Amino acid sequence: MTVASDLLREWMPHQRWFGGKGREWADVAESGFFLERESPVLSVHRVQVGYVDGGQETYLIPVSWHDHPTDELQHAFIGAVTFEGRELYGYDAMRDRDATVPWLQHLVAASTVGPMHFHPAGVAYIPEGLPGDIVSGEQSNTSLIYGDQAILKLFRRLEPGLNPDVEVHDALRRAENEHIAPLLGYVEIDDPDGERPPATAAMLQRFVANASDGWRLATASVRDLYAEGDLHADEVGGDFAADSERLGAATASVHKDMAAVLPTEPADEGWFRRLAEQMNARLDEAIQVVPQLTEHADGIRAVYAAVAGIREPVVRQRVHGDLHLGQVLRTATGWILLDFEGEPARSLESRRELDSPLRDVAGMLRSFDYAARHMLVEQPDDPQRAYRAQEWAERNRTAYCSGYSAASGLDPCGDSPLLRAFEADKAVYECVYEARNRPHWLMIPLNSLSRISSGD
Ligand SMILES: Nc1ncnc2c1ncn2[C@@H]1O[C@H](COP(=O)(O)OP(=O)(O)O)[C@@H](O)[C@H]1O
Ligand SMILES: O=P(O)(O)O[C@H]1O[C@H](CO)[C@@H](O[C@H]2O[C@H](CO)[C@@H](O)[C@H](O)[C@H]2O)[C@H](O)[C@H]1O
Repeated sequence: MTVASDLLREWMPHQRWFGGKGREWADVAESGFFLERESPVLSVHRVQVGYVDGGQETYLIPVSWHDHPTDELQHAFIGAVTFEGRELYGYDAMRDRDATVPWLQHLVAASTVGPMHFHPAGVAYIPEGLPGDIVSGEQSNTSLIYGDQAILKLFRRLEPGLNPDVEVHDALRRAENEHIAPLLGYVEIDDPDGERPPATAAMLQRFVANASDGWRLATASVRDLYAEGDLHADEVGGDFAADSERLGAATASVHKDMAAVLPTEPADEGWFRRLAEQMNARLDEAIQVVPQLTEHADGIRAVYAAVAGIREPVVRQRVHGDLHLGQVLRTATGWILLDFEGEPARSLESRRELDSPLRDVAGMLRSFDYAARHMLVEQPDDPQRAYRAQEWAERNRTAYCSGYSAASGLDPCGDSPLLRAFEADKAVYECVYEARNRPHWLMIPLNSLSRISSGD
């Protein structure tokens, strides 16, 4: 299947899920196998990219093959190859509905195909035989929805070991937490050299139907506020504060159950010191990508320095790791938290580390800031709207924290140097993320860092 190699190395860097944007490639290697040999012909490829900066990433790419060009799949065309004397046309298999059926069939059959192992969770029905529709939108991975019943997430970046998304969903199901979508199964792929544990290739979970994601709801609320120049957030239709409060309570419930069924450990002085070091190191790296950070660096480092001096008892536990409004779904009855994978750019090992739950709280507070201010990108010089944005962010922040504290007995948002540092660290991460993926939004986290670093 190495005939696909040249096609994939051309195509891959332009995909939304490709995390190596902006990094120079040093070398690339590809290997593949057939998951299906009959129509649809479906091959699965691993493309390993070595970067000039010394890093390495392996991406997973399923390709469907047709013996003639297919008009309906034009948008998914990767390229043509000659294989065993035949002209074959390769398509992004996640956008080729026929090629999406085998994933569930193999899960139901608990198959092993070449290096790939399919593990049904054995707890609920898997809707075998249905085709899957790709989830559109900005994603680090690629998901398929099967008939509003199940959703399969293909992990694009492979790393040895069980993905935290599978691990945590499984643990929270055992804890019977009601704020998650139950795990239905997962897929692993063996290490090519057999030296390291298999990587998680995909996860199937129950699809939460008739739900809206938090980003959509929150930004609708912000639009309502902007439309009413003279009214305050609590006087305008679409106020989001009650939902923010419920979201705080849902976050607290998930944290509580994670602490109950997964490991915990008290944080010692050394941990706080290392945390401050890690945050400084992340800032150093971010400055290389986003030089505008330099002017805020001293203020940000002062925020981190306060962490090294923390002496209060804090329990470290597993956390979500990348909690934001796009990762939560509002159903008729409450909030569901999704995607326990952590930040896509971090190593799997670091995403499994025990951490403070305040990291998640900070992630959500950053998201309120994004929701409030993203519309200012188009109108940066509108002081009235900037004021309203601040008001919206503060109102929802307070509501979220009071929901969290009512459910857990712990106020996450009192005057906390740790929370402030997590917010700064997240905004630094976001600067790199935006510079690489949505440069026109870079000003959102940069402006936040200007406020955080000046003590506002
Ligand atoms: N169980 C689910 N039910 C309904 N929608 C889901 C479910 N899981 C994910 N989604 C939708 O798919 C989107 C992407 O899923 P997510 O797990 O966040 O992927 P990624 O790791 O690529 O960001 C979410 O924003 C959500 O809208
Ligand atoms: O959902 P992913 O795991 O792919 O997370 C990545 O992409 C997110 C954007 O889709 C990014 O989130 C940032 O933008 C959001 C608005 O689009 C905002 O609500 C978040 O607060 C902000 O961090 C996330 O950081 C990145 O890891």
